[in-house]
Amino acid sequence: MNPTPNLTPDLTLSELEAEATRKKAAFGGDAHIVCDNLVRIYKTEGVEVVALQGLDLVVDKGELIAVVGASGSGKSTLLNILSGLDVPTAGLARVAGMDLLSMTAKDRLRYRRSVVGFIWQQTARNLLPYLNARENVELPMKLAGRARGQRASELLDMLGVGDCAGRRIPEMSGGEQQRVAIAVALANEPQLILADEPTGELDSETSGQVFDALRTANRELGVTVVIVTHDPLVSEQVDRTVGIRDGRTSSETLRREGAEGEIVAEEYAVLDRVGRLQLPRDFMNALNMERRVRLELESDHIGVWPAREEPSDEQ
Ligand SMILES: Nc1ncnc2c1ncn2[C@@H]1O[C@H](COP(=O)(O)OP(=O)(O)OP(=O)(O)O)[C@@H](O)[C@H]1O
Repeated sequence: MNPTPNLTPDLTLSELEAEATRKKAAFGGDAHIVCDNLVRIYKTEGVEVVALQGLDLVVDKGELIAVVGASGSGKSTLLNILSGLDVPTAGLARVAGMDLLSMTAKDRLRYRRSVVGFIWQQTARNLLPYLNARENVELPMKLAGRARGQRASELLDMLGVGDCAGRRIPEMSGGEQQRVAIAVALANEPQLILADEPTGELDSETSGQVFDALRTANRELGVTVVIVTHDPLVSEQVDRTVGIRDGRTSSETLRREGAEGEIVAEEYAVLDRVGRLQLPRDFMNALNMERRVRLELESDHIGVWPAREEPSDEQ
């Protein structure tokens, strides 16, 4: 009888590594996106910038979420890692069961071509100006050697830009261009769409149309959608908004329909596995909380109090 692998004393190094990876993967279970203690350090001219410092994120298949945060908080760094363009310094990043740290170059190319689709803020980065909308959508299918058929027209129709099929990119409005960009991103049936400030260059009405198109893609095709944005209007239209601060997930706002059909939004602080949470800076400032706080366990909550003043002479 074969010995049980994890009891045998003479495991090879690669078996031990595989074992360690299996244990780590327990966080987030088989969620569609799992970032566990993700770290990204940039080194430029001897200076280190810690862009992500132990970020945790779990996104289920078919979710549509917004990622918000101040400039420099690490949103684009996260998106670049999830898109397979950048590799984290440490931690775990898994999308659709694929490990983004240990992926081979060949798998990375396949991942970028057919597992994930992206939409950037600048339309010039999404579309080729000398092709018309249909040709732009067909291009990724051609590169992947896929049959084209009616898919390009169907996607353009679904996103409300069917009438733009024969037009070149400069002959369309900014909102139409971004909706065509969504069709391009969907061309190879990706499981995940990543959008970096997709409405950043648009007015609020046009932004609404682009956002509706992302929602349609999410609902009709079941594709998971992650949108990085500064736009508070966008984050009001998703079920879950994840806030990033200083390279870590710090808050989550969940939206649900109330009993009267009204939208109820509740903001939560994110608690990590060892019990750390970030208090909102304005709460800390309001009560002059610095360095240390007092905690008190009550029957149904934990109280957080400013540290006591130095003991007075009275006692
Ligand atoms: N290639 C790089 N080299 C060095 N530092 C970088 C690099 N890219 C990002 N950074 C730094 O990492 C931190 C996070 O940057 P990131 O672009 O992810 O933030 P962001 O939240 O997307 O900001 P914004 O909303 O302004 O786009 C910042 O301090 C930034 O200066």
